[in-house]
Amino acid sequence: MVGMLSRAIKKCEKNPVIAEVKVHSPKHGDLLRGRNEIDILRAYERAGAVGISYITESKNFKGSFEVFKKICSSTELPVLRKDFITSKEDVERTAQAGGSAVLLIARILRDDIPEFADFAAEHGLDALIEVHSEDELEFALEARRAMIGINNRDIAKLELDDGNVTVTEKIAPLIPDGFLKVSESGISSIDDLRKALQYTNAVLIGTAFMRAEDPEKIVRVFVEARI
Ligand SMILES: O=P(O)(O)OC[C@@H](O)[C@@H](O)c1c[nH]c2ccccc12
Repeated sequence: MVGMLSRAIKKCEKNPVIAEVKVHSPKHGDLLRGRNEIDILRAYERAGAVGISYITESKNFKGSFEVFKKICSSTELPVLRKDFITSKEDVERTAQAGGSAVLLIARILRDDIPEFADFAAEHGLDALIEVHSEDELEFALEARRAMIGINNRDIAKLELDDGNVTVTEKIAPLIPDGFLKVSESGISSIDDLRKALQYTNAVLIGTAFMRAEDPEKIVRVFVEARI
């Protein structure tokens, strides 16, 4: 394993939950509701999240690279940068900003996945290679060392689908043990959590935590749940 995020997941003794600071989504609109990203980060830290995810894409998710840098400099937890990365410069900027991991979307990078994953590793970053289908998995499995994120939603639909953990149930068994597996998106209950962690090493949750009255409380419930 390369970066801080994969190491943190492997040594995590509770449910490894990557908590996403998600300020806006095409489906639910404003998720920040006047709060400050750093306050959400602190709630996630106090609740025991294994890592933090932040979307820097601005058009559909209202993210910003400046906020990503601020989050990275404000926490000891590993931070994953989520965006529709298409250039190595963007991978390098992620490392320079203090990020620990970068999302590489198999559907976008396709045959370039192994090269981008190696480039990320050379910069000390974990690559979370995201797939939503079996044929996308073919590209991800060409990468020698990486984490594979199974997106339960179809990112091409910009999350307007609900997504559910059946995508994880279908795809995870096709991934060899050498890869760390993360189930992402559409996880909103302990039942979803239990199902996802039967097949993967960690989960990544954003909307359910951002919509909750008390993010610290709900994240702690997911982290501590006996499943
Ligand atoms: O809000 P959810 O359903 O818990 O999903 C979080 C995260 O997986 C989702 O935001 C995401 C997964 N892959 C992405 C790629 C770009 C933007 C966002 C994403």
